[in-house]
Amino acid sequence: MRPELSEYTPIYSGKVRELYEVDDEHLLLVASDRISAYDYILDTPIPDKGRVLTAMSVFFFDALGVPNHLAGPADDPRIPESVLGRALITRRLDMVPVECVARGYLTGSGLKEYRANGQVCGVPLPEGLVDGSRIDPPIFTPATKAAVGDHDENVSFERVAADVGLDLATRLRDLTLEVYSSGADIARERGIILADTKFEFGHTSDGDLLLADEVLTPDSSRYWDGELYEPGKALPSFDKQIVRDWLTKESGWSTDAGTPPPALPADVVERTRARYIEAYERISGLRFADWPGGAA
Ligand SMILES: Nc1ncnc(-c2cnn(Cc3cccc(F)c3)c2)c1Cl
Repeated sequence: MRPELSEYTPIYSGKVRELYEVDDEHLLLVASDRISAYDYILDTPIPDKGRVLTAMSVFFFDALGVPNHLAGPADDPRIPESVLGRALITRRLDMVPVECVARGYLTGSGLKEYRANGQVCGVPLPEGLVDGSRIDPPIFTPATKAAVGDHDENVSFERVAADVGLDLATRLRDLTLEVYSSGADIARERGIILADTKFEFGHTSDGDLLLADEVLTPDSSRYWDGELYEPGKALPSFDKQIVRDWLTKESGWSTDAGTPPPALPADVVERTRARYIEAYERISGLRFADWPGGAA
């Protein structure tokens, strides 16, 4: 008999995820079906998004072989029925307050910084790069966690070293680049480009540094369709572009409307759900139908 979610104490609610306390040593990390676009949480959920992204994290945690915070399987008996398949039991860690970002392609806030001063987070890049240019080898471009509703602030490695010490900053950088490169190689072999990603790490009470949070999901990474890539061409989001295009090209809404986006039509929801499942099945080689928590 599984416990009810109401038996666990909620300790954090993010835009699309929640965190609960299971006991002194363990948390329940829950991924919702909510989707965000243009910094709004849309009114319309994408059925199974939470389960797919949870399955992706578990695949990568297993594939990457890096010590991590998982403390049980996807069907752990401590996981309530209502969130089965989109929740994980994790060890409670002392989180390192650094957003550990790796970039293998230049776009987004990195591109903006590069255009302003030829570098990203203090890392100088070659001249002449454009949106979508490959950055090889990938670079570590950390950020400080922003307050709710704000964007993270890109900072230099030196600032991270000042905040957490040079040894830990060096370990964070090395681990971030190693895990990103391994994950990006796995995805690229299956036709999906992980342009960049954001990791979080935490310490156990014994002082071990573990990879935490979610890993290499479409919410923590930019997913591009590798078949569309040309050098220097930024690509639409593999998972979110259907929603973005409908919102900005068909719904009559615009990002400067100052009003929340409208509800999504059923076909946009279903096509987006299919994109998440496609990304998972292509990268993992597994069937999403085999993942826990599906319709009975
Ligand atoms: N193993 C851990 N130990 C302690 N804290 C965390 C932790 C804190 N914050 N976050 C981000 C987050 C993850 C999911 C749902 C949210 F609402 C927020 C993760 C973790 Cl993963």
